[in-house]
Amino acid sequence: MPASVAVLGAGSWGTALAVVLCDNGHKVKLWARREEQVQEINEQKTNEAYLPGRRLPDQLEATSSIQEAASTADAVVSVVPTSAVRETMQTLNGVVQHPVLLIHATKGIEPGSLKRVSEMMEEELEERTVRGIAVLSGPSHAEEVSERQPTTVTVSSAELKHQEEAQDLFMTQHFRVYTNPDVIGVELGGALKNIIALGIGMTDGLDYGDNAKAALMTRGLAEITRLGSRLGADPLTFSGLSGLGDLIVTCTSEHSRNFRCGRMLGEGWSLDDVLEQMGMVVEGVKTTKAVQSLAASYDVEMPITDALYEVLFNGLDPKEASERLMGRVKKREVEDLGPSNSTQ
Ligand SMILES: NC(=O)C1=CN([C@@H]2O[C@H](COP(=O)(O)OP(=O)(O)OC[C@H]3O[C@@H](n4cnc5c(N)ncnc54)[C@H](OP(=O)(O)O)[C@@H]3O)[C@@H](O)[C@H]2O)C=CC1
Ligand SMILES: O=C(CO)COP(=O)(O)O
Repeated sequence: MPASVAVLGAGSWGTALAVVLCDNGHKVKLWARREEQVQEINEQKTNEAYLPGRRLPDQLEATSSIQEAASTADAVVSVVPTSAVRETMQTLNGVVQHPVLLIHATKGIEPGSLKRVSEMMEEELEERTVRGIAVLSGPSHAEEVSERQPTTVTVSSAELKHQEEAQDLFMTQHFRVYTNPDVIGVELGGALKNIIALGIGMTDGLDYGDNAKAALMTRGLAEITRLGSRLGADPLTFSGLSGLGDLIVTCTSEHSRNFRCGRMLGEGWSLDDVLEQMGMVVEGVKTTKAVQSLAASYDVEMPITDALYEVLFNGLDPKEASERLMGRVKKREVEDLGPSNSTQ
């Protein structure tokens, strides 16, 4: 049944998800914070800064008023960067007239609090604002979704009825949606793969070959699974779309901002210069900081994350970071992921 849906955040991903929702016949209002962008979307049906060359659906309406977008919505899709989640949720509290299903598609961990996005949302949202929180995640570059190329994702929520509601909202012939009850695993997989994509980009910038990429992807997945299991995720989730699937797409695609950021760092650019040049959010940078602290506080070994932390925040040369990883003490490949997790 068509629903009234507000999409918060008109960057690449918010706009691409708005296209999917329009294709499904929903009444979609896309909230952008800049009036000139709203005018461009409404009058020219383009969003050139974030999805160059794409024609947006005629029925897509943008607004710079979050009140207009969300006050009477049945569902709200939040696609702002991690750094903007708390203030956006606080604003949402003041505008919705009846409790909404909130589906977020943000991939990050908050430095400082070390919280996942749904945890930040739970802290900020009032009971009268939401009836359920879900996450949508998986291998899905906005550039391809907006061209209606075949894409698969996962939605997760504590309650099955909210998983299924989110699945029904988004499922189209081009955009296939699976459900998974493991919110922790789905959120961690989406956030942590960005760290590994930064590392793989660096190997590309250093002119290393495919062996190094496969090594980082595989051992990256091992350390993501190690931390995730410790934090209560189902280890199997990490071999699904929101884990391995998203790791593959982010680590191998020219569309990925995290991959491209890592490659420029490998080529010798400074982090500040790279971020200025990108002009889009690169979530993996702050997530590396958060996850390095998270792993330390849970005493979980994450050597790739540690090495990237040193490159990003302490000036370690990427080549030396690679040498440090290769020179670590001998290990067994397969480890026990149970509570008394040993990595020896
Ligand atoms: N791009 C993709 O393919 C995918 C992205 N994601 C995730 O989606 C999230 C958003 O990424 P994406 O759309 O790609 O990012 P972009 O860099 O393309 O766009 C960021 C958007 O967020 C807006 N924004 C920034 N700060 C604030 C703020 N304080 N309040 C409100 N809006 C703000 C920007 O507005 P303005 O233009 O005014 O600065 C812009 O519309 C990230 O967590 C990302 O990891 C997930 C899957 C796929
Ligand atoms: O999450 C993504 C694809 O699933 C997008 O990754 P980037 O943020 O690196 O572009």
